[in-house]
Amino acid sequence: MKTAGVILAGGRSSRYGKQKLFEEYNGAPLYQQSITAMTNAGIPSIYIVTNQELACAFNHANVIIEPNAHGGPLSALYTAMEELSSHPFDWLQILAGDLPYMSKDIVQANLRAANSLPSADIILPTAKRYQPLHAAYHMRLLPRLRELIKKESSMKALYETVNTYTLSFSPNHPAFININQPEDWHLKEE
Ligand SMILES: Nc1nc2c(ncn2[C@@H]2O[C@H](COP(=O)(O)OP(=O)(O)OP(=O)(O)O)[C@@H](O)[C@H]2O)c(=O)[nH]1
Repeated sequence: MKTAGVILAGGRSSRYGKQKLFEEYNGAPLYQQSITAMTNAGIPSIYIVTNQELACAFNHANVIIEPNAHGGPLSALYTAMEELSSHPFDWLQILAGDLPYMSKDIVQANLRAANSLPSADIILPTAKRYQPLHAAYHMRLLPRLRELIKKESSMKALYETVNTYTLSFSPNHPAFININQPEDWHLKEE
């Protein structure tokens, strides 16, 4: 089973007031936390999916550029899956790029589940609510994604209509804290 990592890194950051992905945390830009979590979980091939305007600001070898900027997470997943469909990957592990406390355990649990559930299309972590931006998506979803993109659908429309397996995590797991606005840096209880 071969998995590629895909970091969603083409949002507007309108609530943050400037591009949050490049804010420094732990001596590196914020998006780097998600790359490190994937690497520590043993995923060797990691791609950043973003738009033309931001692309050259990432210090990363593999960048996929969306033809249409700001189409949202489903559109970004579709772009990455289309682009990587000629590669020998079975699964794409997605992560948002705004997760300061992201850790390898979530990714490892997803990979274990994907390995042991041959009929699963999506491994969807749950912590308080469904977490589609921490989920793993099987490459066989590409035709379904093509259909949904034509209808401008959401992630929900995808995970509710395919074979989705949910994985439960503690509601307070810090890996699920994302930064939406500057005040969110105080969300983690020390
Ligand atoms: N590639 C890509 N990533 C996206 C897109 N929309 C959101 N993301 C990423 O998904 C993650 C969560 O994004 P949000 O915080 O929901 O949206 P945002 O646009 O970054 O921020 P707001 O404008 O405040 O909603 C972040 O890592 C974003 O960079 C998109 O259209 N394309």
